[in-house]
Amino acid sequence: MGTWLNESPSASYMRLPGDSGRFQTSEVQLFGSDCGFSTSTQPPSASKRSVSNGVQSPARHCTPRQSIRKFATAAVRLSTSFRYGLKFPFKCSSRQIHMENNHSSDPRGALIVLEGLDRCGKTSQSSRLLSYLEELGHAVESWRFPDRTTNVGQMISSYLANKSHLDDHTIHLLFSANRWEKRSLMESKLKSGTTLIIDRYSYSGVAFSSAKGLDMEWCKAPEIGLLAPDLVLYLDISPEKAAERGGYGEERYEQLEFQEKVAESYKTLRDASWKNIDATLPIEDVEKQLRETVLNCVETCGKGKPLSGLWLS
Ligand SMILES: Nc1ncnc2c1ncn2[C@@H]1O[C@H](COP(=O)(O)OP(=O)(O)OP(=O)(O)O)[C@@H](O)[C@H]1O
Ligand SMILES: Cc1cn([C@H]2C[C@H](O)[C@@H](COP(=O)(O)O)O2)c(=O)[nH]c1=O
Repeated sequence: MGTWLNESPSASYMRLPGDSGRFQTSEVQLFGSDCGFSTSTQPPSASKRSVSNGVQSPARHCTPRQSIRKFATAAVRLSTSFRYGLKFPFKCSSRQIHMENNHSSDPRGALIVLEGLDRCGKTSQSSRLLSYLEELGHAVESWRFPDRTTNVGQMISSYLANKSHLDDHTIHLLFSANRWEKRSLMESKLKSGTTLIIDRYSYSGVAFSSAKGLDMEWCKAPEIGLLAPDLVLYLDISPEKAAERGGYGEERYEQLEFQEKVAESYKTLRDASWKNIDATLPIEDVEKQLRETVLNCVETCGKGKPLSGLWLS
């Protein structure tokens, strides 16, 4: 997946107090001219090179509909190879990522992901962790997905606000594209020593789309080769309790019945490496549960830990 999308200068978008992180459709220009995808089968590192060299694919200047179609074609090819056990079309394996980052003992920032149901408290905890790590003198940024500042992100935002309708597969691929457009920036931030605290990542993509009935392996396919987190923090809350929290119901997926299905999908996705956090406790106590684990992770990565790719093994 070669040249993906422009890097947004606002990639380190941070939700400030009073900012819901959700755009009004009227506030944004929905379709820009730089929303293209290239379906070339180069490894993600090639994508990084072509973006930083300013080399643009001719596919960049196409309509959103064309972009989605190209992205969908690439994803279907990928998913087909995946399903039938064919050779993975991208020359990209966990070993290769390890070798690309062959100064594997170089200190780097940590990739820390917060996951959970809507209104579980991810945004509150991201900003608390950001302050905590900053006060300890660490280089740290808080990111969120979807990143609604990009052209793709604006299409997603409109969909979530029920202002547009998209096929379930299409919106899934847009969420994935929204992560791919940030992948190279993510890698360079981490390698330069900045820790990233990310409010939702690939797991949200798979959990929410599979809760609609899409095949889980199909949902993972376009995510393969994104950077794997060093730590996944799952903020555990029941759908009923989350629904009692402020602002619930504003967006498309904030419905009790659907969130129950999402909770089931997360259960399937979770593995032993995830840290389960009781998100029903008061905000300060949730933060206390997170601090030590997060700090350990930052210190481990600061001593040198190779980057790896998501769902490659
Ligand atoms: N531990 C907590 N106890 C009670 N209320 C909380 C707690 N954590 C967050 N809240 C409140 O719940 C609401 C949702 O919190 P927050 O925005 O942090 O969740 P979120 O997981 O980022 O939500 P979304 O996924 O919908 O963006 C806010 O009103 C927040 O003040
Ligand atoms: C990243 C991602 C998110 N979603 C869903 C999850 C939430 O319902 C919304 C995002 O809302 P937030 O308040 O900005 O967290 O989108 C998804 O379905 N797929 C994804 O990849």
